[in-house]
Amino acid sequence: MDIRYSCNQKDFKRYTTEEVRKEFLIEKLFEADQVTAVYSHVDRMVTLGVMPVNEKVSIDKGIDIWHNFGTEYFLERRECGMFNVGGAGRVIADGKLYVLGYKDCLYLTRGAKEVYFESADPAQPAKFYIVSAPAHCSYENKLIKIADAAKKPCGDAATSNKRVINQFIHPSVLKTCQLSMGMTVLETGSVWNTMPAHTHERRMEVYFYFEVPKDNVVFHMMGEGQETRHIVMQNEQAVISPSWSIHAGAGTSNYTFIWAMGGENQAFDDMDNIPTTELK
Ligand SMILES: O=C(O)C(=O)C[C@H](O)C(=O)CO
Ligand SMILES: [Zn+2]
Repeated sequence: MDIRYSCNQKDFKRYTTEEVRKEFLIEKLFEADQVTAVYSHVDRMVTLGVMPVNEKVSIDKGIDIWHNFGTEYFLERRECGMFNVGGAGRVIADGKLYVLGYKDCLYLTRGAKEVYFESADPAQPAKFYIVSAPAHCSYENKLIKIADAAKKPCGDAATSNKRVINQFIHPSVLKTCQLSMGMTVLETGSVWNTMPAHTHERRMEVYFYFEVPKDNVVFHMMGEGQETRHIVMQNEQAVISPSWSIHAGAGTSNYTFIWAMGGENQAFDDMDNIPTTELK
């Protein structure tokens, strides 16, 4: 498993492009019949990608659970949320089957012991993008469709940031220990997300960009508001944002992204906004 210990905001100022990418960018999440996992010591969030093709893939495939987590199974003291960003797929959690179409979301609570992933058609494999956080009690597993998500339309075509924030794993939809997750969809012609930029000292966040059309990229901004850097991101890549870092981006086209947060609180609007003209 790829373990990221993470740097602080002072050291970050001196990082080269390569160091910034190595520390925060998750370049490849989906490999046939494998589980890709990145453990960040920022709030101990784990970001995973699973693309079952010919096999029924277990959530712990290739991960030494005892060595890395000190538990018998992955979700013994963790919860997770996942989105299917590929072809039709299935998740079997302790014998219960969940069918996930494109952009469907599943929350699995602490204690789900045996978790497997399958694709309906190997020619169009499912791609499960998963984020997991430590959890100390159990709630209910839940399949959440986009129609069930709380919708927050925002932005404007005139400022190239018209988009809908869909809150899937959110206190208004279901209870979790600390995890919240959602999907922000930008309209055609809109390219900016999360501007004015913000931080939230109380939570970290991971962004996963997808639906980035071929030959396009997203310039993801990070760092303290007074000293920003960017990471050029391709389709289906994720980026870790510590609490001290802004997380905003502009694409060379519109795109969609999944955000996941964990930390002290779940108050979505608890953001420290930075006036755009004060960014450096
Ligand atoms: O486009 C946006 O704005 C977002 O999606 C913001 C994220 O959800 C976020 O950063 C929440 O803290
Ligand atoms: Zn945020």
